[in-house]
Parts: sequence; C-alpha cells; structure tokens
Amino acid sequence: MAVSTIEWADGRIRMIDQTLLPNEFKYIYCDDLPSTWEAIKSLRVRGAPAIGIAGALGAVLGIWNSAAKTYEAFAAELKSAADYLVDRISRTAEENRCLQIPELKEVLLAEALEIIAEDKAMCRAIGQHGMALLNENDTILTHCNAGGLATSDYGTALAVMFSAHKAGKQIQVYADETRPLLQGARLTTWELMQAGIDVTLICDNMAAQVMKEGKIQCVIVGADRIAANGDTANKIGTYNVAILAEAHGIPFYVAAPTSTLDFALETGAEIPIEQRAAEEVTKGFGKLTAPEGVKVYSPAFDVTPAALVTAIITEKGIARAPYTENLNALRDS
Ligand SMILES: CSC[C@@H](O)[C@@H](O)C(=O)COP(=O)(O)O
Repeated sequence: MAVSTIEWADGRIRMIDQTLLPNEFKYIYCDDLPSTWEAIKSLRVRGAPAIGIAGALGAVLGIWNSAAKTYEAFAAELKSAADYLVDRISRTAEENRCLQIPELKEVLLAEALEIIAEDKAMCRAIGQHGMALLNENDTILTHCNAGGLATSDYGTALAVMFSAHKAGKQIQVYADETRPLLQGARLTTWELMQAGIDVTLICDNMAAQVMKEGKIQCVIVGADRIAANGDTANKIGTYNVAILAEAHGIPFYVAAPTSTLDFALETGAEIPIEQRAAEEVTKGFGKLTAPEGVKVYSPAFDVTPAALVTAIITEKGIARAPYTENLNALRDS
C-alpha cells in the first residue's frame, strides 16, 4: 500500500482509523496509553503485526513525557506501560540502563521504529517468496484482511498479490466479506482496488459455490498465531474456507512472518480464542439485524488444522508438511 498504516509523528502515534474505511480515509493520533489501548481494542488499528507495532510505539509513548530522573523510576513507568502493551521495548531499556533518561527515550523510539522497518522488510520478503506459487491468470480467494492495513505497509497474504501484480503477473482476487466486522469487504477490496488489482467481493457463504464453478486456483490467508505443528489461528471463517478448499482440491496457503510461529504451543488446541461483543453480530454497523436480546456466540478466530494447510509462506521461505520439522528448520535458517 502506498499509505502508511501506522507511524511515529512528532511524539504521537499516527494511524489510519480502519473502522471508518472505506467510507472515510482519516488519520487519528494517539498521544497517551489509554488512547493507544482504545485504538487497539476498537480495531482502529488491527491485524497481528500492526497491533505489535502499536504496542511498541505505545510503550514509548507511555514514557515520552516522563520526568523520572533515575533509571529505576523510569523503568517502573516503562514497565507499567510495556507490561500492558509489549515486552521488546522493556528488554531494550534494560540493556541500555546505563544511559541518561533523554538518551534512553531516543533509544527506545529507535527500537520501535526498527520494529516497523523489520515489519516492512518481512512483508516484502513474504511477497517475493509467495509469488512463486502463483501462475499467470490465477484467481486467489482471501479471507479477512492480511494486507498493508494489518501490517506497516504491504501485508502478508496481500503482499503475495501485490508482489505478483508488481512483477507483471495477471491475477484476480475474490475477497470474502468476513462477517461480522467485514474486514474483507471494507479493507481488502479497498487495498486491492487502490493497487489496481482485479478484485471481486463475495459474501462468506458464497465461497463454496465460487470454488465449485472453478473460479479459484488457490486460497491465501494471513495468520495470527501458528502452533509448532502448523495448526493456524486466523480470523473466524478461515477454517471454513480451508475445508472448502480441501473439498475442491484447491491449495490453501497461509502467509505469515516467522514471528507468528509459537513453538511453545504443540498444537492449535492450546490457542485461546477471543470472544467478541454480541453487538458486533446483531448490530454490526448501526442497524439491528436480529431480535433484541437474542443469545449470540461470537468467537473472533478459529484454528485451521495443519492437515488442511498446503504450505506456509514466511519471510524466510516456504514450509510444507511435516510442519513440526520444517517450521523449526525455517526458523533456524
Ligand atoms: C497480517 S495479520 C493477519 C490477521 O491478523 C488477520 O487475518 C486477522 O485475523 C485480523 O483480524 P482483526 O480482528 O481484524 O485484527
């Protein structure tokens, strides 16, 4: 994407308010921890990598106006900010505890900016590796938004499409709407259209029919967490798509940075699933679409079993089953 999803702007965090897209393109500014937390919680900034960046910049924000005179007082303030949001910044502070506080603030900001730079490089590398899986004139189905808006600028699943398109490959994309918050409809189609990529929007429940009609050559989705055995957590509905892809003999690819791999988890059964508010289902965008008071169950993510994943595209290369060995080898490469 040409626009920057999240960045540091003179002592504040500037981010695109993704809840307003595609109707309104607006930057918002967070100048303290509560506003940063609110932005993450309300999905103004969303997608695993972009949330990580918001956490790192938020921790810096938490101490930017600190009046602490000693490292100990400064570290206590940073800890309460970083505990809440992120830990890489805390480690950096500990490693630089000999510095004067003003210098330390600059070191921490540099670390947060380095996280953004790493994220950008990671996205580009995923794109380069992934585009080798695409053939001329392929149509790809994607779910949710694993694009520039979910990272610092190029995305993971969408990075593959951006890279292929940039390299001159003719590709088309079908984007699942992605109930209940419509990240596919609002964000993925918007990003792809901005890039000039041919995109068609479908409701989630149309994917089987579209596959049956032979319109899809592969599925590419992002991931929020991947267990050691390759089980993959991503936006709710991803598992449905994987089952449909398997039933139609269509390759199902996951694109994610190696930082998404969590080797502490043997399988996806250990991944906790966030529950979201009932109103996101019954009143998503203002209008009540179910009887008032109806019971709602709304898991935000699901876990696709590794057996349904054809390959995992990372910034270090592409891993295939058996994932436990191959992901390990990739991480250490
Ligand atoms: C590039 S990250 C991929 C994911 O974070 C993405 O597909 C997803 O599940 C986003 O969910 P969201 O709730 O919008 O943050």
